[in-house]
Amino acid sequence: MRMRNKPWAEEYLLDHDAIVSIGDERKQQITDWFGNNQPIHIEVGSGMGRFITEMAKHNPHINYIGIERDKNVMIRIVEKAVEQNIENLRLLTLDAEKLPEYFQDGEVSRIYLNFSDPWPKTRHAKRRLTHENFLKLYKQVLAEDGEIHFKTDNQHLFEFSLESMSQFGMKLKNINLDLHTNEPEDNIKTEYEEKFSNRGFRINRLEATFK
Ligand SMILES: C[S@@+](CC[C@H](N)C(=O)[O-])C[C@H]1O[C@@H](n2cnc3c(N)ncnc32)[C@H](O)[C@@H]1O
Repeated sequence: MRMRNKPWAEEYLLDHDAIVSIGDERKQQITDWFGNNQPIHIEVGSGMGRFITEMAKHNPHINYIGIERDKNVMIRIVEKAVEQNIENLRLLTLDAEKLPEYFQDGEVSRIYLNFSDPWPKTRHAKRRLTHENFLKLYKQVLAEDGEIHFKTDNQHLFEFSLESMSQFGMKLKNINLDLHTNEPEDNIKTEYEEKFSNRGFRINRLEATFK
């Protein structure tokens, strides 16, 4: 997702530092950031933030952290979080490569990957968020029984991810090749999900664990 560069983006995010952190290293305990020790679910690549904001509103017993590396995009999530005053949502401007610098080992209970950039060229495969280099990082920050939930309209990325995850020794479950036929009631459509589903693309989904 490309957004026009907003020179005031960093200033805006710093003005909302109670809910959004723009540092690479964490400055406080996550329990202090939320004021409680509820389970932590994160979304990597939150884009405009509909998914993470709606999940947080529907599940107040979970603490959600939306991770988005683009500050210009992050502004849109912060706006939603502020307008709707969502208490169990925090935001992090961070590249997924740096997850272990921010989270402690085993601290996260679930990772959502929604409509991750497909990076179709083979020479860019390492940038795909389901490449084994990223799986290693997820394994480090996820609890032993933690789960990854992944959705994409992109057939090639889905096939790549099935291979990458199974070669990594992950267990895959609830694989769905057409999520919107008999769509589960609790499915929250991301902005990309709605756009590509409306264009007739099938939506793929899977859940994966490292144990
Ligand atoms: C195609 S968009 C999908 C956005 C949203 N999840 C949705 O489904 O509507 C992918 C988003 O992931 C972000 N992203 C890509 N690679 C990332 C990385 N390594 N770390 C953090 N965010 C990343 C991009 O900036 C972009 O906003």
